[in-house]
Amino acid sequence: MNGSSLVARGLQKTFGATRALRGVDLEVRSGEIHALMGENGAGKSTLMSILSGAATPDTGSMELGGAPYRPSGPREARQAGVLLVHQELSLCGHMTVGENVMLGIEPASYGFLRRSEMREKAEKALKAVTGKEGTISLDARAADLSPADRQLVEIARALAVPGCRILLLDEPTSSLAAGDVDRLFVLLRELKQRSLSIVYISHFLEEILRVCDVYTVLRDGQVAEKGTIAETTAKKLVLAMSGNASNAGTSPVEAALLVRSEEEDTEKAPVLVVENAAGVKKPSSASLTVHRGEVVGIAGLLGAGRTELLRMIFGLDPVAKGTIQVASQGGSASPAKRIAQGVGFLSEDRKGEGLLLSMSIADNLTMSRLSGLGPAGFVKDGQQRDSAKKWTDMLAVKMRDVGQKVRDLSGGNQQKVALARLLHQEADLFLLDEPTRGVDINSKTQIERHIRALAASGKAVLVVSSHLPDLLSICDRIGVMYRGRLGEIRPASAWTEHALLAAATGAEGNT
Ligand SMILES: Nc1ncnc2c1ncn2[C@@H]1O[C@H](COP(=O)(O)OP(=O)(O)OP(=O)(O)O)[C@@H](O)[C@H]1O
Repeated sequence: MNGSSLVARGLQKTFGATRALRGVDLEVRSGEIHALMGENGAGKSTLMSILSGAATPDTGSMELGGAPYRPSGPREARQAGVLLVHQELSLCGHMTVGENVMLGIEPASYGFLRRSEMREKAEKALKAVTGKEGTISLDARAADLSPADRQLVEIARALAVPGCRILLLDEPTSSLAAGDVDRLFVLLRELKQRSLSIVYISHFLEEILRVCDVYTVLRDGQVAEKGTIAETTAKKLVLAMSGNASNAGTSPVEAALLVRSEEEDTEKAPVLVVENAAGVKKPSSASLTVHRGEVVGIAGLLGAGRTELLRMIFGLDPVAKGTIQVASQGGSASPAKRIAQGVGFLSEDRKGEGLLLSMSIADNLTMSRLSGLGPAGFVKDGQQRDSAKKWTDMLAVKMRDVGQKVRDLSGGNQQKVALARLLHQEADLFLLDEPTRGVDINSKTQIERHIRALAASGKAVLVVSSHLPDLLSICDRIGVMYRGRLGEIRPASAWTEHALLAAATGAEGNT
């Protein structure tokens, strides 16, 4: 058995009234891939921040290789060999791959960069990640790389740090396509052979079962369970995370939606009609119709133009060619006009376009539809809070109360607030870009059920997702985008995961 590499004992961390960690122990051994699991808000990122020196615990202690470890900041943690690879990638887009890999550890003498040594070291780190030289050019601009390559460069950057021994990966596959996930896993296994320790956060159970050796489950800031992957199952892990099996049944709001659907006439009118539409760059060609009562899914690799298609429909990007009709109205549209037409948009960039982080959950949630919350021009605090509470309860947002600032929520809970806001808006057409990204498995099932319930109540939903099983389970019809072009929309039953992937990678004639 390998020795312990990083040990944490009794870590506690409080943010105001929130006890994010309540006495957490963690033991990571050399040469193991250690899954850190838990529902949104369980404390995973807080623990990673402490391990990587970005935050200090209120109480508790840590040891690295048997010696006390108390990093005063990320720089000290890096020097000690503990490196965090963030979920949201942090490469400098205008710099080259080589410059990014060596950022902060450039070799220099008398204030001058030793350029050839710098290149050599960057090349070595990249080779360790990609398996062979030249797969990713040292001179490429980081901004021009695919998301998968950016992720690999980010890991190369960690490995280039002298003495790197603990790699902390926070949802490393959330922006990767299936083939790239395989490539990452090959790398992780190689790193493990070289006695590196890897702490791996992911909400994808299948990935954890495939690549990890041991696991620690956090629940409400405490260790709920730990053990070896070989001795557990997906079901047991889900139970450990949630603490109960309360994921069955229909929520009251879903039930209301379902009842309403029975009263609606069953005529399926088109809500969105896109004909041969193209944007300035992407998409290059897209045609689709979404009817009342149906969920249409768009698959495709990152960069294929899926997000651009949704943005164009919502009026955020111009239509260069073709037509887009919402509720039988054509012509050009701004987001304000689309909202007035009953369109709701969930952006994949929840921080940039979605949420106002410095405002409260209640304000964020109700800002898109304040009517009905008080007399004209006034918003009644109580009604606003009640309305917000209804949605946050339904999506199980982990928070102190609806007055809490969105900034202080965990990533997955912010995503839930963005979605709750859209549900509150009561749109007729929902455009959802990666609605379950970063969301824990129980909440994901819940959100998928809500999406189905929306359709059952007569709403129209267009959803983009990188996770093919999700698309297959919630959509009535699915189309695949490949290099800017949207292929034929077929019934979900006509697709398999394999066929979707083949179309997304151009392996099948994507007609
Ligand atoms: N800076 C902060 N200020 C206030 N509360 C915070 C802060 N950071 C985290 N929290 C709270 O601490 C708790 C744990 O959050 P953390 O981000 O560690 O969860 P997580 O397990 O990483 O969740 P996710 O899966 O959604 O990323 C949450 O209740 C969160 O709201």
